[in-house]
Amino acid sequence: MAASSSNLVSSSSLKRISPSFLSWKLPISSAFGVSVAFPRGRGAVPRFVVLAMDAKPTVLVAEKLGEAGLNLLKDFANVDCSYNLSPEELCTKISLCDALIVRSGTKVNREVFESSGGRLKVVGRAGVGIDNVDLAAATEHGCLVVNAPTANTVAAAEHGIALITAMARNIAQADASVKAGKWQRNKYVGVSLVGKTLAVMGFGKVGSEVTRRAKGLGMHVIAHDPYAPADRARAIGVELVSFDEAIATADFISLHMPLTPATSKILNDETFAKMKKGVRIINVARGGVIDEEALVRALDAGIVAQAALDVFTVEPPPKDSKLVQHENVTVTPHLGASTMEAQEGVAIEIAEAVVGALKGELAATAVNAPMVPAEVLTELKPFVELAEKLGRLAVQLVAGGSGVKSIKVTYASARAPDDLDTRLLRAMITKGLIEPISSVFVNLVNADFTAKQRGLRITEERIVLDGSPENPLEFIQVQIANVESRFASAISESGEIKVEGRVKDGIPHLTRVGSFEVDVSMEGSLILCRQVDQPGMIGKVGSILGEENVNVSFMSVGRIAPRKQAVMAIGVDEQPSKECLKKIGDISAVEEFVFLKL
Ligand SMILES: NC(=O)C1=CN([C@@H]2O[C@H](COP(=O)(O)OP(=O)(O)OC[C@H]3O[C@@H](n4cnc5c(N)ncnc54)[C@H](O)[C@@H]3O)[C@@H](O)[C@H]2O)C=CC1
Ligand SMILES: O=C(O)C(=O)COP(=O)(O)O
Repeated sequence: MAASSSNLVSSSSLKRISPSFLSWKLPISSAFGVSVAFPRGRGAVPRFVVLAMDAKPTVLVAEKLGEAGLNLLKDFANVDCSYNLSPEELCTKISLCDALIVRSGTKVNREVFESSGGRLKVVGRAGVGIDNVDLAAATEHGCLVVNAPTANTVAAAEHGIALITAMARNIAQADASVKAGKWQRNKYVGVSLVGKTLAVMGFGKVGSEVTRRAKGLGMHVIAHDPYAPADRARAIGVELVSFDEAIATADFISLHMPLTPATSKILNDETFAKMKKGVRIINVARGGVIDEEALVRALDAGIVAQAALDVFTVEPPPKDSKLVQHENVTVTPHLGASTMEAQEGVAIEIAEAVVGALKGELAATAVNAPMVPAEVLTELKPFVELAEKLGRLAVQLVAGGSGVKSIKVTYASARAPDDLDTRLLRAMITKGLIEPISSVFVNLVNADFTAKQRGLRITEERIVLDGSPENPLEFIQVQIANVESRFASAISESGEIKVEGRVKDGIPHLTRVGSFEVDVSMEGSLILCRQVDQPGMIGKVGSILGEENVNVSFMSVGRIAPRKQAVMAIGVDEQPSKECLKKIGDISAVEEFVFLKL
């Protein structure tokens, strides 16, 4: 048996982990009850579904979306297409909406989430860049953010190539000149692309497609991307180089990275100074990756010969923008994704993601939640239920005023630690721990954040057991340290509240309370009693409950030794009255008891 331990509650654990799936528990409105449900049948994927959803959800579409996507949305939800809303109007409307769909023109900031009053559960970004959505605020509000990352890739790449060629041959300027009645053939002599070096900055989806096309134009392409896999670059026949090498050797620099704190103004006075004189810049990514004032200076100084820009720090840019008006600058109004084909594709991609998320299905394009593969979810299904119930049980055992701070979760499994994904289990334990003692709704999106915010330190420990790794987990143990318990017997020898559970025949079972081994299925509610082990106790408690018409679903007794201390766990379908519980407490052999809702 080997154990490893780590503190897993960190903001980084909320980041995207793999391009897989996300499932989560989703309330359409706080008024509706929710529950985890799992479809039957082989290969069926568990979902977190909305129960008692007696009204259609409402989706606010705040920017123009393709018809096919709108139709998909309308089949499932009330769709409110309100374009050009002011920030105030958006904040007013949002409290009536379960989902919001935007493109790049709407700022989905903290105020929007705060104004939603907890109803907004999905934000769909009909496109790639999510820099206009406050992801931290979304996560804090338990709101899933999904995007449509693939359908506009080719459109953006084609626009990048269009800008490179248009810029190199002065197409826009020459067009305007001819339309103004001029014929300036000498003024608009361009530069050739063949044999020139193009630095693709950001070798992701768009960057790769730009590379393929630029190679077809005979350009020598190098790429800079600190996170791109070298084998993908090799497969496309491109060399990955450092930032400095890329900007120092390129004749053309094309930007294809997301706008993040690390890429903000990545092209600035200092970096322009390192470029080849006469370099040409293309930006189809985000305006904010260039310091626009520095670009004007670089253009004026002749360091940058030309720039072609589809995106701007502020959109639309001010009318008198020196950059936009610069004669060596070609501009388009954020048209990268604007082809008929891309917009239809994006609309379908985002509509499917939003409807899926509203139904509680797996979201393949979740941006602000860890994603768990569907097959992992299927396998972990009963353990997910067990995890939540153990959390729920453990926190109810804490005596009032104790202040829960430190929780240790132990997963015992014959699987190697890398083969067991515990993020979902941790989220469900967190949910179980927090929901009974607060009004906060916890889901996979906000579990780690909520725990951190409430000062809960959740550490996870893995016990690697010998034996067959077929079963993902043998048992889960939840311990709460430094607290008093309402049920002293729940405190283990080492001083923590301890509960442990296993899955038996697909049903979660409580198998340990403190130092006492029990064996009860975790359904309905539970009465835990400590008594002096003696004959007739089960009968006495059973008949008190029977008199009150409380149905007992199971009973189990765990004892230290015959005729010594024993803990009796009694599962009940109905909640016993106070009087009934008092009668149980009054049995002379009963030393303490507690009623817990599972
Ligand atoms: N103008 C428009 O209409 C459109 C703009 N875009 C924008 O294009 C950009 C790229 O989109 P995709 O290729 O789909 O995204 P992607 O996520 O596939 O690729 C982005 C790449 O940038 C890399 N990257 C991150 N930080 C970097 C850094 N500091 N230096 C260099 N590379 C870095 C990442 O590793 C990743 O490979 C995004 O900003 C997106 O918003 C995308 C579609 C349309
Ligand atoms: O997908 C992206 O990142 C884009 O920039 C496209 O923006 P849009 O949807 O056209 O406002």
